[in-house]
Amino acid sequence: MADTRIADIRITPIAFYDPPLLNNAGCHQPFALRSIIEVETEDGVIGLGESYGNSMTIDGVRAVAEACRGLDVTDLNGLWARINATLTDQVDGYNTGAGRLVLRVGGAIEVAMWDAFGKATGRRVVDLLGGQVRDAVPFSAYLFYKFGQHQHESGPDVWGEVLTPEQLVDEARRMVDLHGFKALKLKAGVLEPEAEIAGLRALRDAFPDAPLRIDPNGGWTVETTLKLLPQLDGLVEYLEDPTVGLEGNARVQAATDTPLATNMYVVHPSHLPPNMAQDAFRVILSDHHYWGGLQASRELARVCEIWGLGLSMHSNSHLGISLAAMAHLAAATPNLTYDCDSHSPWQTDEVIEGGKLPFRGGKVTLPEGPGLGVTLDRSELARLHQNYLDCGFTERDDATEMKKYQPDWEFARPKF
Ligand SMILES: O=C([O-])C(=O)C[C@H](O)[C@@H](O)C(=O)[O-]
Ligand SMILES: [Mg+2]
Repeated sequence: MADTRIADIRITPIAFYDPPLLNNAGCHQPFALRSIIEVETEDGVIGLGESYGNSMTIDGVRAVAEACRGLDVTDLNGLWARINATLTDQVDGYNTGAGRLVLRVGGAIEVAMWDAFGKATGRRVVDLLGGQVRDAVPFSAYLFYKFGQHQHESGPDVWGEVLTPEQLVDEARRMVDLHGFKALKLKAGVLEPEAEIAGLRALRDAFPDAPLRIDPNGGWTVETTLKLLPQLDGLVEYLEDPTVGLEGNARVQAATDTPLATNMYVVHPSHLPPNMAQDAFRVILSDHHYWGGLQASRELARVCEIWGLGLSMHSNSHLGISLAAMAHLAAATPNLTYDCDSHSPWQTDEVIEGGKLPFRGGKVTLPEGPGLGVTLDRSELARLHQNYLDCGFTERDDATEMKKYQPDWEFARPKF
């Protein structure tokens, strides 16, 4: 029988090229930070995970790695016991200010444990998670306003500047032509709300049948959102995090039949009961990277099913190990009610062999082979790790990046 006890856990920080995408927090830096996790068994099988590249996550995984030595890769209860004994449940403030370090660190290692077990036993992760319920996983086109180029670049990237409705439609057209996406998500909270609604309307005219979504990342006040509702009702399939907090969003949800969705204010099991009590969000955008991995995300899906909540998937900038994990999880989740988000089309670098997993007709087919079905391209890992060492920063900071373009720009949430 295979010896699936953990012999070693390694984490390698990486940085990959990212275009100047805009959001309520500012502008994406020229590199997105990420980390690659390897869980090696006593038999030398290596399971892969991918997670955040901020220092708290990297330090957290390193801190628990030693404690997990000797644990069987199937022993998820043992993993959580060891992590809880090693880390305090700190709020790390990364991205949404609500992520809990324990769940991030556990999630990062847990995915690699599933992959290692699958590779050691010849089983796919989707089968270990309960079985495949869909042939391929549907994703949405993730549309961003953006600058044409980073400050140090001599010319625009292939997407060019996107700040007007016409440019937004061109971006969407290119995304759809390249990848076949059906649903279109607009990252908002960047321009004046009326300008963003004009962008949505232009998308509706250009893509009459596409399900639309808009995500201001809490960038609108309750009052602004209430005023915009008559324009949004019937236009979007859901309204994502329009304003700040459970209470504010509950006031909006009370005024509309359009479901509100979140990846910002229900990001931990403890947020679910108050969300139900206040009827703030009716769609949860799950994310195994901060919910504590694949098993926890399956449990979250079950909770959503029991309580009649819709379910989809959130994404940060990521590479192929994360996309494979997202696809296995979604393929094993019966009640996925909306197409998932993915930043993958914005990324030109890759860390898995064979290049990026393709979207066909907007869907990802699970890669063949045991575990997650992906293997690490070690020369790319080395190159992207060197990027991390050379890029000059170790934390994501969209606000500072934005100020390079607009020195008087200030972060505010809500802003409009
Ligand atoms: O709210 C969301 O969907 C996200 O947080 C996704 C990403 O973080 C996105 O906003 C970004 O990277 O600019
Ligand atoms: Mg969101």
